[in-house]
Amino acid sequence: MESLCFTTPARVRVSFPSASSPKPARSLPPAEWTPKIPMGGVRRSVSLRCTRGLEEAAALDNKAYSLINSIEVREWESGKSVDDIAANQGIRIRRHPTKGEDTPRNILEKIIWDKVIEVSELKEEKPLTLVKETLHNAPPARDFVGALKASYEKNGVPALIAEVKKASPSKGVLREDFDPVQIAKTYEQHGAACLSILTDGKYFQGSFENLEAVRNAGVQCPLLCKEFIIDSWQLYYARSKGADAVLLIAGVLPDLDIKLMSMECRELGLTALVEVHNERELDRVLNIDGIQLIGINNRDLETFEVDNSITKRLLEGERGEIIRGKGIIVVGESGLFTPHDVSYIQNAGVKAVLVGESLIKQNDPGKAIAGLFGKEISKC
Ligand SMILES: O=P(O)(O)OC[C@@H](O)[C@@H](O)c1c[nH]c2ccccc12
Repeated sequence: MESLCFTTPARVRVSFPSASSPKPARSLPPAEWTPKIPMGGVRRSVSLRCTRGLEEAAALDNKAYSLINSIEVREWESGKSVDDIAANQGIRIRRHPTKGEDTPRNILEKIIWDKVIEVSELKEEKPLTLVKETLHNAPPARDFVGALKASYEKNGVPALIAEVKKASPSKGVLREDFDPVQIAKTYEQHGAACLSILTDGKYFQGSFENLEAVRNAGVQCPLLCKEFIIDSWQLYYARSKGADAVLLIAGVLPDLDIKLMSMECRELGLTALVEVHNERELDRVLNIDGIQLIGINNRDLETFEVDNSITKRLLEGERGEIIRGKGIIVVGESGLFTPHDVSYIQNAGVKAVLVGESLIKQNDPGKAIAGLFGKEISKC
């Protein structure tokens, strides 16, 4: 059995991992096979197991390829690594340690390095084909954006995405007696439009079991799977566990990843919440077609500093106009504690807010919602 992997469309590397002394990889000229993007694979380091040779591998092409344009293909053909491409787009977070710089530059980078390893192990355990087989058992995806719009229209204040989060790297444990289902239910009862469920275990003490438990407990609110996504396998996994939306972080993912992943989300019925933190990231995202939901994180994930004026700054002027013109819903994220905070970012133009800490730390996080908005809100 050959194992075939490619790093750029122009070069195909064939290796023989099963042989005791592996034969050297050989390069095939592009004319022999132009690799295309296998759905759900990691594009730049895909390993395809072929039992019947190159033709079968080539047959793994799918419609994702036909939807990306030649500019992006050229990007690949330049032979740059994912980190090079990312750096060109102003992304400072690397996927892997690099030569000469093998300690993470900040906590987000550390999280991403760990996540890359975690996901590769999970994928070994549960390859994409197996995950896909479980998709039909998942409850049908709910309309995340629809729920936000309806709540905003009904309440006249930004729709609430209430976050079920036990701990964070910046604040440590936020709540000792953490019962995700109970918290989700009280959030829903008190008017949350959607819920965000942390699934990262190592840094946020979350889990996919929590996500599944909330989904199976009869909660109606659409659910955002709050995860650090670096591989489209995670999209399928999240959907198979009952997620209705996922987070794509522009500070981590290059444009092509955001394009492809948001496309895959659409095919899966998932809503992509694309998170930005500065003008450059917002401009990149505004250049991508089909994005419906943008989150502006007031917290810098590299330093943990929170500054609500970031939302205001990013929505001012031309950018705000483009967003309104495209009908994109903006979510104000992080560091919201008071009705003043909420009205400040509502005036800046957000129609939804993502709130964790200020609610989860209260005795009854659901009851705390009225305190955050200065009035009771209700679900539609
Ligand atoms: O607890 P806060 O400050 O209300 O923040 C919630 C949410 O915005 C925050 O958890 C968050 C926003 N983007 C993220 C990305 C990863 C992990 C966490 C987050």
